[in-house]
Amino acid sequence: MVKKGQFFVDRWEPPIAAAMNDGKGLASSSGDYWVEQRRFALHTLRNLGVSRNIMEERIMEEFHLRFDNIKSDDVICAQDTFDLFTANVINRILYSYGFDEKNQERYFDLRKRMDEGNKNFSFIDACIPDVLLKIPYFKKRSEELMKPFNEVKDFLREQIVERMEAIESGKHEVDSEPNDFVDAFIVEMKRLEDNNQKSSFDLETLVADVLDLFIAGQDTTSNTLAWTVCFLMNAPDVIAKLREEVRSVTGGNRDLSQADKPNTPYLNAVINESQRLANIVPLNLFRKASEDVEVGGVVIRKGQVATALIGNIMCDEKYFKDAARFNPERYLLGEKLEAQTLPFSLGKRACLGESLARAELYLILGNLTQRYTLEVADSMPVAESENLNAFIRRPTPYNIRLVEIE
Ligand code: HEM
Repeated sequence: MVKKGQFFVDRWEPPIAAAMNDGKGLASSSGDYWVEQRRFALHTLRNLGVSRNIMEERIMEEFHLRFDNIKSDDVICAQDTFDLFTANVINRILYSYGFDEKNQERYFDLRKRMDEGNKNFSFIDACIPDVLLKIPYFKKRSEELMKPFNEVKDFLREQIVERMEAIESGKHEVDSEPNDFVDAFIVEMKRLEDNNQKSSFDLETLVADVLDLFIAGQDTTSNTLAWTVCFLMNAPDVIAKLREEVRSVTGGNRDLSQADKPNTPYLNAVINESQRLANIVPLNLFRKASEDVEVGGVVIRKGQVATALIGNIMCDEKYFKDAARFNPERYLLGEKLEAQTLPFSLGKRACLGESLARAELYLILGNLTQRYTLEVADSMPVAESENLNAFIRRPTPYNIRLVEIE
């Protein structure tokens, strides 16, 4: 499939989810519409600082906000902490604000319902064909499953409409270099309209793009962080080695920065191994063949659905001996296992947020372990997924205490 990637650029969405974005946005769309939106999103994320120091500053600002005031006897829900962290990083990119004491409750309420949705949405639901969705039982199930995501969409739309009205009335000024994704999109939409240019830029597309970035930009990274901390707590020798490496690079008196990456091979190995074992999107997202194409002796007809199972690739015993074991050292043996470690998938359709996610994982995990010991709060976290059938693997919730190292 990789060698014939040009025939698998179009997206297929399970009918149950298709109505939500109606083929719009970044993750559900295909064809010229998708090319235009993906190019715009990548360009805008770059302008807003992703892949540059500006994003590192924002991530570290959020890190300090989240962790500086934690006391050693505070019991913290790991998943909630990482959820709020990643939500704030992406929300600042989209709307220029983060969730704080004033609006945190609204966020956690939405989060809880999205988690329920993710937990209940299984591979079987993805296989329900269009015709069955008209039958009352499946219709009801589909409405229940999609309800939390539609609520999130309404929440995001409300803020977009408010922003448009504020721009219209002069209450909100857009800088020549927009400060967030929503402003950048509105500026581009207006420019194209003024030039009478036909394009994919409209309100529904903006809402769908923001929904994709808001959802894809959170769970994925926060689940990976929660899995990694869970693996680390079960492997104290790995934490000790990791901390020693990070402290030797920073001298223990400054934050770790992405510029340090070439000097932290062990941390890089821990992240690779955690992403491999966490395997958070095992089925990948689905693609659709644009022509009849033969893969491994099987002909996939035009329009048929295909996916490269990331989960299988990352636990192939041919490359990863004793694949179920957390063993970062395997990446340090010169076997170039990074090439088989594909949490973000591959090709033109690969994850759009890879740079941002990599920056968050590196900075949080490096700085967290350099500064704190990770202590068991009630019981040792168990490295098991909350729901074996879910599309996104989320670890069973656990609490920790973070004790600052003097
Ligand atoms: C550890 C974190 C993450 C992982 C493991 C991950 C993984 C993935 C995977 C496997 C896909 C499907 C690619 C394919 O179809 O081949 C994907 C798509 C996508 N991801 Fe991520 N992702 C992560 C973080 C993020 C972040 C932070 C963002 C937002 C900034 C993001 C935005 C997207 C979008 C918009 C798509 C759809 C791209 C398209 O269809 O063109 N992801 N991601």
